[in-house]
Amino acid sequence: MSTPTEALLEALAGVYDPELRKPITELGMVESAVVENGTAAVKVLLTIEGCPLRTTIEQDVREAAEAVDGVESVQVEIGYMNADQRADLRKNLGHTKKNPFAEKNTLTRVFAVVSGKGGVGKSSMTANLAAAFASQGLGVGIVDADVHGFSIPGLMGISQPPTRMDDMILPPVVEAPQNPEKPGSGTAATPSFVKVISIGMFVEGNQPVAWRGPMLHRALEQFLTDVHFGALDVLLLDLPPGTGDIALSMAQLLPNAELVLVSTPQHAAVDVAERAGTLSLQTKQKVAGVIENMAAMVMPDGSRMEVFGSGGGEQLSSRLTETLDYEVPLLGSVPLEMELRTGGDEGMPIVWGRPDSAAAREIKEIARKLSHQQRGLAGKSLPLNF
Ligand SMILES: Nc1ncnc2c1ncn2[C@@H]1O[C@H](COP(=O)(O)OP(=O)(O)OP(=O)(O)O)[C@@H](O)[C@H]1O
Repeated sequence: MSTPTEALLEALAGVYDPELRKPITELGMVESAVVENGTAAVKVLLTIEGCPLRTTIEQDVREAAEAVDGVESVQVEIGYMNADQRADLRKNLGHTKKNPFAEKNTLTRVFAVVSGKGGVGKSSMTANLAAAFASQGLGVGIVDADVHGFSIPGLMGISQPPTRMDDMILPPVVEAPQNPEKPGSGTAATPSFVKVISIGMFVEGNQPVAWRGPMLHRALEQFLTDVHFGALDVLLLDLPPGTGDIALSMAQLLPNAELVLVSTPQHAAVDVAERAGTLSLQTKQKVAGVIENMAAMVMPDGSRMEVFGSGGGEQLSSRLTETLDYEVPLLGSVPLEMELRTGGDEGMPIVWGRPDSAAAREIKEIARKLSHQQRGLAGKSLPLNF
């Protein structure tokens, strides 16, 4: 039989740091924990002063200690790690300041969500695909590098800033809601999360970002090296529309990334989207498929209104299949739905907020197809020096 102090330590091993998603006992965050005369005294070391998660961690520790047999009262003292302890933690996490997603053997699937034109729903698709992957029980990251239209934090309902720990940045995390089909998902110990880093988190207020190519390249590089995402199953990138500098930087920094093209059904939009897709010939990346967004809206009487026309997705898929000389599938056609927009405005992706809506079902199916697809051309080095 374990002593009350041993039982307390066991209970604390079930308390997870919400950002690092590991037990606080493994992270060196429990400086001391003892039970004496029915009182549990725990000293917790937070990574940095002013840690935004202080209240959550303190409460989780208190609840865990209170549940231990023989504990009548709990005292939680909060302290902060010193530089050496933080350096140990970074080592323990394996944070190396190397871009882990460019490694040949990376287990993370990287999808860059791209579009030819702006406003076609690229960011909405990124946020909802992330939500759909997380609900499959996966650990998901999003890098929002859409400099002019960074909108992912808002779409995911994230308002807290990233935590800076010396030269390591910890991205804010959202948990997928409990999935009745996957018991245990959405809890601290399982994946089912989305971690987000966005250019918008590094600019004051609503300032425009007027950066030239080299600065954008540096920013994307820093997101991939300084941000500690931990183990991810999927990384999604939201890039600015078009074929500009950042698309080339992305190809250089993430040669494994597969492109997911978003277009409306409008035939005029297809030409522009096709150009974004054929850039992959130069960058030697694979186009994983096409998402047609803003397809026919279903009216209350059941009739369909094709606000942006129809057939663009099929056309784009067949043109790219021909040009690229491999099958570029139409992954799905997501209808125009008011709730997709309102969900985005409220910071609740429709896949989580209205999982049974037609748009959410289609996006979940697209995520399922992507996760079952074979990886493409992983690790091919680029012939170009951008
Ligand atoms: N299927 C849909 N049904 C209804 N509204 C949608 C749909 N897809 C996107 N929207 C809305 O269209 C607008 C543009 O979407 P979004 O910001 O995702 O586009 P984008 O392609 O990322 O734009 P940007 O070029 O600024 O990056 C948003 O208001 C979004 O809520």
